[in-house]
Amino acid sequence: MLNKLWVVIPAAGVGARMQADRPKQYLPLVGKTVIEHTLACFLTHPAVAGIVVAISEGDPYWAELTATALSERGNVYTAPGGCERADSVLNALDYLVNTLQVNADTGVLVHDAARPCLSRHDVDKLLAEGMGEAAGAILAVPVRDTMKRAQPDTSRVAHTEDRNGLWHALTPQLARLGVLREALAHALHAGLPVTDEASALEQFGLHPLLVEGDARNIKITRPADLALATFFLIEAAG
Ligand SMILES: Nc1ccn([C@@H]2O[C@H](COP(=O)(O)OP(=O)(O)OP(=O)(O)O)[C@@H](O)[C@H]2O)c(=O)n1
Ligand SMILES: C[C@](O)(CO)[C@H](O)COP(=O)(O)O
Repeated sequence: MLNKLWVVIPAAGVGARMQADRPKQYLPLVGKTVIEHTLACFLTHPAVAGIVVAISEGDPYWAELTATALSERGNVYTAPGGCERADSVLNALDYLVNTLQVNADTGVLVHDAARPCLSRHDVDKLLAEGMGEAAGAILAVPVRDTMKRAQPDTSRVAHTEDRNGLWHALTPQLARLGVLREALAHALHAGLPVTDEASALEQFGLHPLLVEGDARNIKITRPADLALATFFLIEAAG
């Protein structure tokens, strides 16, 4: 598995904003669960050596997937989820280093379990443009709406933000295992805000490459997103 990369899937969230009867990554979506669509993008990718999925302690749903959709692949592992997404990702990186003894120079893709509409094309585009980037690379889409800054603690406009150069960060986010693990550990230890891998790398003084991706690569966050993801997946299936 020389030069192949590893995938980390943070899947330990509770999905509070979804207001569903189970964590959103396990909700049904076009014939299977959200996370199974997400994993499918990587399970057969020739550049992927394996996948580590961070799941919450006592997750009752993962075992059902292992029994069905994933049993044919031996290179899918689980690591313990953490309090925040960044903690879950760092736990998975620790598992790669300490348990699987993956080399620090190995490329790692971190992708939200809640983003099931990722295309193979976008994965390949990120790898083609980002694999040589020491600072890492992320899929992103330019902001296309006018962006307003609210007055503090109000719902009133303070001013309009300059949207030139503003991007929505998506996932996957690509980095070298050792660099990302060190950057995340440093940011979390320092109590710095880390909502994606790039923000940890930025706080480490790095400037990851922005790779324009498809806006269909939405993160399922609120109930309306499920219908949109359904449309995108059916559209992608032709
Ligand atoms: N402690 C956490 C929190 C989130 N995630 C994962 O990170 C991804 C993006 O996070 P988000 O959309 O915020 O998911 P939730 O935290 O589950 O959503 P909510 O904030 O609505 O509870 C999801 O795949 C989620 O499962 C995780 O692995 N560990
Ligand atoms: C990682 C991410 O999906 C990039 O946009 C986003 O930061 C996740 O944020 P969340 O609050 O954990 O959903």
